[in-house]
Amino acid sequence: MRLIQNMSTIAEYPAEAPSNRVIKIAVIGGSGVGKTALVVRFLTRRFIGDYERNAGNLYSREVQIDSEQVAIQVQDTPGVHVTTNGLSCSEHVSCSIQWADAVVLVYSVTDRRSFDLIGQLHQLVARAHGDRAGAPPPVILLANKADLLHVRRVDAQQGPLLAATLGCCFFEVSASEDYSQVHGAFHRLCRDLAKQQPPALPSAAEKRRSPLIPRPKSPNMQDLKRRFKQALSAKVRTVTSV
Ligand SMILES: Nc1nc2c(ncn2[C@@H]2O[C@H](COP(=O)(O)OP(=O)(O)OP(=O)(O)O)[C@@H](O)[C@H]2O)c(=O)[nH]1
Repeated sequence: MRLIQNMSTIAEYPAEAPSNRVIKIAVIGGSGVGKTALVVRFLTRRFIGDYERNAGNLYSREVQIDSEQVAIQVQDTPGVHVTTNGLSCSEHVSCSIQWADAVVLVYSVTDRRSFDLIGQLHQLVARAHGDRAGAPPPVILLANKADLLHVRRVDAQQGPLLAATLGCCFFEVSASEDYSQVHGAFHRLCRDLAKQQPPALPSAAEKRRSPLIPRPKSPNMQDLKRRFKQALSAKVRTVTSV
């Protein structure tokens, strides 16, 4: 597996054939709730403590979901906060929602305002989705920084209650302490999406290349010559015996 990393992109590609299916996920939430930390943790397994303020980076990677190779693209969005004119960055976030197949809403258990923001962000998802056709994108709610118990500002019961009201799945996680929780949440979303979207049919060119449909073997010239000689000598024998 190779890893490419630059200012804005992390991409991991296994050696196998590239996938047909692409799953696009937008991660949205308040400022500093750990959106980038979560995305990087999911994609690389690593927790990296400090990031530049995020201006909206796109990450991609190929993962195995139920024995199928799937390309995942994750749009990390700038942190949203409430201003006198409504939500900051709402246009950027709405574009990301419209682009995405699924949305991850994030708040931090240490930041009450980030929790209070979730209802408005969910409305943004509903509005952004109203502008495009098809079923609404699946949404999951992540409560991050579960390791910071001593500075918790959102009760553990409030997350599941809110998720139930919004009609989405809920996961309390710690990007810094527990990779498996983060992986489980994203993986569940990818799995649900993969079930919704049937795999793309192979193109005509791919079908031609496919090793599953063996090409008829071209006749072996040596073999043909041998058989021709055999036939000829048999004929000669018949003629001489007459
Ligand atoms: N203790 C703890 N710290 C975390 C966790 N997740 C993120 N952080 C820290 O929280 C801070 C903000 O994390 P980011 O991932 O940059 O948050 P963000 O939501 O992308 O921030 P913006 O780009 O400003 O919106 C960083 O110092 C992280 O190290 C966590 O699960 N536990």
